[in-house]
Amino acid sequence: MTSNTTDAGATGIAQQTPALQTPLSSANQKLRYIDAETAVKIDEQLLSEEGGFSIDQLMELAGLSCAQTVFACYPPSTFGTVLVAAGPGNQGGDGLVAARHLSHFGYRVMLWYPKQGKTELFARLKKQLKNLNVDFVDTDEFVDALEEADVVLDAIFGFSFKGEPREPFKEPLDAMNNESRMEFEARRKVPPIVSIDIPSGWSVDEGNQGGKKFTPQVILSLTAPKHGIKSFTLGPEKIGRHFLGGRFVSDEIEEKFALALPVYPADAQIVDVTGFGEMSPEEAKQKLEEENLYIIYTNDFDYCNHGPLP
Ligand SMILES: NC(=O)C1=CN([C@@H]2O[C@H](COP(=O)(O)OP(=O)(O)OC[C@H]3O[C@@H](n4cnc5c(N)ncnc54)[C@H](O)[C@@H]3O)[C@@H](O)[C@H]2O)[C@@H](O)CC1
Ligand SMILES: [K+]
Repeated sequence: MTSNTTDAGATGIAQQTPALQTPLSSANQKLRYIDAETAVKIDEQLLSEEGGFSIDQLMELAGLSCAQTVFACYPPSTFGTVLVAAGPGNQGGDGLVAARHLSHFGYRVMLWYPKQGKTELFARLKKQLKNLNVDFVDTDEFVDALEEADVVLDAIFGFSFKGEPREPFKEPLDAMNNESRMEFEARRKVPPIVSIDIPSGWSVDEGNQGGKKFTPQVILSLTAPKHGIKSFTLGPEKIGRHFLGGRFVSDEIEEKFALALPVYPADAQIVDVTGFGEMSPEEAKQKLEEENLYIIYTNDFDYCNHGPLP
């Protein structure tokens, strides 16, 4: 196993953060942040008759963007073993889908999935992983798996998390937190963590209250970033990378919730939004109006809609 960490103890989280290029234009770029209630409403809209999606479709797209984020930051040539920690809800499902892709991408995959979701979708996703010979890790093996892993995908809790983590999640989450990780690192090494939507244990709206929970190196926000991650993306601790994924939002939903999403590279499931600032609802509405005008203008002249002509 290999890691890009240096000596124990002195290694700060920032040093493990993947050294990707910050997008050149990020200085003037902004993102809209949403609260947990809005995230639920968007999810419901996508899954409604109007939205037309099924949950497994959304999960497949979300899971693919999770796997692509891990691959972009911690490629298997250097970070050969990934531990996927999957929770009891739909975020756990994203983790299962990501685990499948990561196995195909060339990682050795360990999966900790202590509380299976109730529907047959979760049973099928689990079966697919058994068929790929993914290593299933029990809760009493979690700390060993953490030591063995080169990178961790935190797919435990998403936008429906509330309160303080209950068992069987509490102890493993404690093992991932920074203080334990310091002790842990003194013993061996600390794998970097990629969190989906919100670092597990952080309040979705308020963030890392009391600063007691672990801080990941990378966050992948699905659909739109949640208020709780602002200390990571906007605060003085801006130490990690931030990506956006979950490419399933129609123009109608984007406008209804004033999301004003950034432009994804044409065929990509993720976009690097590190360094982007926060956009107000008014700015978002204005941006959407300008974009609509731009599309009308370019259509009039029979230009393509992918950007200004040189
Ligand atoms: N529209 C989107 O953006 C999509 C989001 N998806 C994923 O779905 C997630 C939301 O899924 P869910 O609404 O199922 O919820 P979560 O996956 O956030 O978790 C809900 C589960 O956690 C449990 N839980 C909540 N608080 C707890 C606590 N304090 N201790 C222990 N257990 C606790 C609940 O009982 C429930 O089983 C998102 O964060 C995202 O990862 C995708 O799967 C599909 C599309
Ligand atoms: K998470």
